[in-house]
Amino acid sequence: MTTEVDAALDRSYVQLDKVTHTYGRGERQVRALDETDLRIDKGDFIALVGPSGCGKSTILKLVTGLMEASTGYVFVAGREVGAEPVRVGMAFQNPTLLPWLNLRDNVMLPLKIVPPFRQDYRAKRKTEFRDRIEALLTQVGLAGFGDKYPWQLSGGMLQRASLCRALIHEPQLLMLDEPFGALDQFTREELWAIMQELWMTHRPTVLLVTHDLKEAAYLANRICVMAARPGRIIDDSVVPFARPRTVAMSYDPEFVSLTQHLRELIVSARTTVEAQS
Ligand SMILES: Nc1ncnc2c1ncn2[C@@H]1O[C@H](COP(=O)(O)OP(=O)(O)OP(=O)(O)O)[C@@H](O)[C@H]1O
Repeated sequence: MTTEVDAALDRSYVQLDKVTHTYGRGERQVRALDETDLRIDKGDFIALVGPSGCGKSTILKLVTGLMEASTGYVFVAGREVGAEPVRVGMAFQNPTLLPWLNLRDNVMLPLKIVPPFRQDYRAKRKTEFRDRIEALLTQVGLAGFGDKYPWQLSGGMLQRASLCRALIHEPQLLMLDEPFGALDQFTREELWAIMQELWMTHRPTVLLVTHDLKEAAYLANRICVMAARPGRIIDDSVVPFARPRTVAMSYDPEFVSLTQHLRELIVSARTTVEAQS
């Protein structure tokens, strides 16, 4: 590794260095990610946007170590992914709570599974963990719902619980793959406010994949626009708006012009792909 890379690692919490990923072999090969560099500072909030199939989820999988890069290097906290477990929290479009557990026990799951909490959970810290869960449930507006089962709750409530579960073990990295995609607009906007508050209080490093440009501009500090065939980052913009952001701000001219700019980039990337095929 060069000194240049070492210096960059001092600053970046997540770093993709000339990373590519190809699925399959031979004629069935799909070049999901062309040579990609990406740096994310500790505690930053990055959104990945782009057309379907441009490699957004592939980047999430590479950063969490669910998959290995075909070429290049992925570093988290200064170490190559896979060298040492990194505490990651995840939330997806489907909240995937276990139906036979109540909300509190669903949120508690990572504490029972992820080391070093697993040992502490068995030994002595059950009460402390319970307090932490109640505090998180309160922060997302679910105080008093700990005893309810998933089937007793709305989609928005389930997604709030899923955010609590993603954060309960104080992850260094939070990966969000379209977590609000299945919610109606009003519930989604409520969840943006909750997500923003959770990020501002816990400050995990967040990588959010979304198709919703307004959501990206509301939540993220930086937005990376991707194009497909092959997947690559074509734009990396800083979001300059002060926090806490509000839905009302999304009607401000600068906010609208940012989302329009992102939209134009994506439309033009899609048009190029269609012209090639
Ligand atoms: N397991 C797999 N095997 C083969 N090809 C795959 C696999 N997973 C993804 N791909 C392909 O790799 C490319 C990138 O996929 P990826 O899921 O990362 O895109 P995405 O931007 O997250 O898409 P979407 O927005 O639709 O979720 C796509 O062309 C996809 O079809």
